[in-house]
Amino acid sequence: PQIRKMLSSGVCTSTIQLPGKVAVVTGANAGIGKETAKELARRGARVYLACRDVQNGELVAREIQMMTGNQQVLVRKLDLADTKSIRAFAKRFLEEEKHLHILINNAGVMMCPYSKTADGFEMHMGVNHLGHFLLTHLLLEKLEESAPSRVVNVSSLAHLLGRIHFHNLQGEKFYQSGLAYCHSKLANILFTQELARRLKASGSGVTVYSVHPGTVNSELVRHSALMRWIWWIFSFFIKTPQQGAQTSLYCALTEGLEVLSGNHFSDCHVAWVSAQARNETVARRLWDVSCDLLGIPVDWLMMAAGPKRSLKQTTQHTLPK
Ligand SMILES: NC(=O)C1=CN([C@@H]2O[C@H](COP(=O)(O)OP(=O)(O)OC[C@H]3O[C@@H](n4cnc5c(N)ncnc54)[C@H](OP(=O)(O)O)[C@@H]3O)[C@@H](O)[C@H]2O)C=CC1
Ligand SMILES: CC1=C(/C=C/C(C)=C/C=C/C(C)=C/C=O)C(C)(C)CCC1
Repeated sequence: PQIRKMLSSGVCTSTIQLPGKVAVVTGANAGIGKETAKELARRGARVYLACRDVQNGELVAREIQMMTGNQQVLVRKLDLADTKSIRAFAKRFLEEEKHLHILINNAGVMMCPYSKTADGFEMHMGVNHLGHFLLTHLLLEKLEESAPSRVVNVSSLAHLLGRIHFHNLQGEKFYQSGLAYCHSKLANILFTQELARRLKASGSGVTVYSVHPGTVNSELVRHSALMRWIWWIFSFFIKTPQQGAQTSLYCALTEGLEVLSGNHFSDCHVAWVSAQARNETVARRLWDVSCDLLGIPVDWLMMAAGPKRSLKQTTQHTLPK
């Protein structure tokens, strides 16, 4: 019980209710994302489940509606491994919603065999970092119009082993699936910090947080027999998805957290991050490279308050074939 308690601490104690608020949760059909979406729905928000498998998403939406009594749980197609899908999701969302108060960038893949997204990005970097980077870019104007609003990026303690190898960002020179995951989770934290810095400088009412949810019993380990085995052995000790959702909920809901924008959280507390994750030069360069790969202007944040950004895909990126 002591080990279990140690590994499963951190509870979001906010009692805030969310009628009239709008939230988007990526990867909301399973694991931590599903529990995060359920709790936001329970508090009365209109919640968009952004899922790559819409059929499965609809089943989860029905389940959440039944459990919470909130009918405003909607499913929208989002495949973070395809920038066309991300743009289509954003286009439809911007057309149908006036507000966005909470964006939870939760979806993730871990330890997949070497593979590439539709746009040629290495899968971990493409889905976990670049996909959410583009999604946030496309939704930022709506978040600003709805301020105070928040972005939560679900990262991991695994960022400790991560490095941003700019000469091998797509894993073409060398690739190890576990490390590729760690690199992408480091990118989540660097993105959070750089976004927070830019949002503060622009006087925006949008704040952003990165999160380690804990070690959680979920489908994340599906690609690794070893990890599935470890998870199975320790399944009694590790967090349930509901416990894993607590820190994301804490960052999305806790009043007065705005001053801590850019910080990393674990077990509902500010948490230490590696030296790599505090390197502003790397964060700035990763921002620029991400924009270049996605074909979006590096100063998109400054432009958010200005003329409407185009949702059309551009082709400036400089990926190796
Ligand atoms: N579990 C853990 O111990 C830890 C988890 N995390 C992080 O928590 C987050 C949630 O993971 P967890 O709930 O554990 O894992 P799950 O595998 O249970 O959930 C991951 C979710 O991401 C979705 N997803 C994967 N690829 C894509 C894609 N291309 N487009 C859209 N959605 C996609 C999955 O959809 P589908 O069901 O269709 O595959 C699923 O809904 C991840 O970011 C992970 O890195 C961090 C630290 C530890
Ligand atoms: C050895 C060991 C464990 C293994 C932990 C591992 C392997 C954690 C990996 C975390 C990851 C991959 C997070 C994802 O982002 C447990 C289960 C805590 C139980 C105590 C002993």
